[in-house]
Amino acid sequence: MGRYAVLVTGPAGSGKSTLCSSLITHAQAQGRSMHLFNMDPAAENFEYEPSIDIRDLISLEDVMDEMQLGPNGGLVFCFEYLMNNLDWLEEQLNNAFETDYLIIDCPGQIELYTHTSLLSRFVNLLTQNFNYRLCALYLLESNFVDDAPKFFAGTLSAMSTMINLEVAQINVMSKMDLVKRGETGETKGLLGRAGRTGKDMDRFLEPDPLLLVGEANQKTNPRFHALNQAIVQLIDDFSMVSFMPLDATDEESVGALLSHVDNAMQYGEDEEPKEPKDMDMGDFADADNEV
Ligand SMILES: Nc1nc2c(ncn2[C@@H]2O[C@H](COP(=O)(O)OP(=O)(O)OP(=O)(O)O)[C@@H](O)[C@H]2O)c(=O)[nH]1
Repeated sequence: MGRYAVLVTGPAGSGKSTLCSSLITHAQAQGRSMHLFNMDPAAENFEYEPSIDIRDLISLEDVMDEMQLGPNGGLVFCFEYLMNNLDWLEEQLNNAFETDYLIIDCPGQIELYTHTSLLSRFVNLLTQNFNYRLCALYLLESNFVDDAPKFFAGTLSAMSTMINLEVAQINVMSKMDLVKRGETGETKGLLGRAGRTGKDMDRFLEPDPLLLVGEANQKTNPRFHALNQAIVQLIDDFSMVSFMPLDATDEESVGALLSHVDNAMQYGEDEEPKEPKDMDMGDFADADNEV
């Protein structure tokens, strides 16, 4: 068996940690073993104890205190520190060698995936030096469909992450149970408030450019209509963004996502086990940070 890693990314509060736990619970029920890798130096509580934890190397609180940095600068510092301490990472990954399947819970500051090369360097390290097959998940909350311009912004951030990381990526629309509640009217969920129904959601899961641009134009100054058109065209031309619906509280929904992830990484397809390559620390530690 090879080694597999799922990178769980997305904006703050999009449901990353909840999904990580749900995936592990689901896998365990199937007799599979998955291990949590916490990449968030500011994380507090986890349902499952992480097998690898960046907080064992560095904590955001210490960095902010000692380096006089704010939370975002501190986070970037923590990632640079990780990439400059690859012997620690190598030891952790080698200790976890028998675990084979890692679920990596990333911080919610999307600048890490879209504006810096830190996460893409980490991805290269896993795939090239440690022979992991990797799949990224990008979570966007269902409340991003409250209006079309907001949805465009979320979609472009998903796209930008996809381009930056250059690995198989599944975009996920999380918290879909809130949509269902809106539909039945039982609860004033986020989508209830926005008046969306399950049917309305289809056009956001598989964006239809014409419908979306019409809605965006209604809400934006005519000066920006050409820009709306250009953005929608971009999303459409590259056919790069569609979303898989997820309700992390529903086992069937989590199972369907896990099947997609397994397929994307060709999980379980036999291959010779590979030993990790000798690491050339210089490749990664000395790279420019482009922050
Ligand atoms: N209704 C509903 N709530 C969810 C779902 N997934 C997560 N949540 C809730 O959303 C909130 C944020 O979830 P987290 O899993 O902590 O989100 P996160 O992306 O890890 O957050 P950060 O680590 O701060 O970036 C919590 O209150 C969760 O209980 C879901 O599928 N449905």
